Amino acid sequence: MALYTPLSDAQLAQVLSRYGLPPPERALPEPKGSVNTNYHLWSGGRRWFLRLNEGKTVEDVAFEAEVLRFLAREGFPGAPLVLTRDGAAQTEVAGRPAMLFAFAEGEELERADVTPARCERIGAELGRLHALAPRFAPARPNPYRWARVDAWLRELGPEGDGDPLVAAAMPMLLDELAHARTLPPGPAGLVHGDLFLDNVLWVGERVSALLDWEMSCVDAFAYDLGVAVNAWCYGERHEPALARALLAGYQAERPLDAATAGALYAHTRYVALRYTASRIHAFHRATLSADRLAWKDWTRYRDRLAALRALGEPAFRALLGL
Ligand SMILES: Nc1ncnc2c1ncn2[C@@H]1O[C@H](COP(=O)(O)OP(=O)(O)OP(=O)(O)O)[C@@H](O)[C@H]1O
Ligand SMILES: N[C@@H](CCO)C(=O)O
Repeated sequence: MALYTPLSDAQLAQVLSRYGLPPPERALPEPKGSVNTNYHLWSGGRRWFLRLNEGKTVEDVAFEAEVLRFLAREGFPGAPLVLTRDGAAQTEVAGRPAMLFAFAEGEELERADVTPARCERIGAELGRLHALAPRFAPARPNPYRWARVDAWLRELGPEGDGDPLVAAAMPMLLDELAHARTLPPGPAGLVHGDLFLDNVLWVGERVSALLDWEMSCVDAFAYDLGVAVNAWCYGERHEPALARALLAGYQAERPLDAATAGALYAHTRYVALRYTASRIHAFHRATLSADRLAWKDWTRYRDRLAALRALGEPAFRALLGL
């Protein structure tokens, strides 16, 4: 688990009091996740989810809160943010900007349970989000653009920080970085930015909640689609049946414009590079011991990147039925 900031019973009770809630009957650090410190709390007969945002500014968290308020107004199933008794979206806990969420019902899918029908649902949620985006005014550029990836790779160096597996991947990553400096343009707006399996809860075939909007920002819709295609449509390779279903679900909610379709291959490649780099960087720069951190396997994204490079754009478009 990522438990960067352990909290005492007294600290937990103090946080909950700001929400008008009694001290927790039970508190459990969340066993998954790698970025933040998260607690499941039981208080006042209900279950809650407390997130201490690690390494983020008050402004970063304020943007996420704007996104969540917007989604709630639009009836979109985002994470159920709770406000303090004073109406604030965030509160400081142990020096971190913290947020409280109502516990959302539903289960994450295992990879083996990803079907075309479920990919179609995910595509539809993404299409709906992008169709709503023109009504969302606040702006935040994507913090995970080229310069960030460049900085991560520079920090690791050509020797991959002394890790032979990383060093072996580095020529491909640097070559990809050089190609990704300018991505094809396309319509942009509010994107989730991290739509992985572990950020979606399901009740049967229904999506009950899309969680973890901390990477949401304003970027090309092709970026968000690229995240989803890599996350949901790849088993041992990019699967045409899953990718086509995802695109069909998307198009049922928002027509896929020619510019987004034209930008999708480059963005999907960029996304594979970005997550390979972020996962390596997180692993090599971790400040926590292994028993307090959930590692994410960076080689899974290296493999996606290599597969996309080998495919080329025409075969990728054919795979998606574009
Ligand atoms: N409101 C909620 N209700 C129920 N479960 C939640 C809620 N918010 C988060 N979770 C669960 O907690 C897990 C970890 O949360 P989150 O994704 O925010 O952590 P993280 O540290 O940002 O990790 P990562 O981004 O690496 O997945 C999620 O995968 C989800 O299963
Ligand atoms: N979704 C990211 C973690 C940050 O949310 C990953 O799987 O690498």
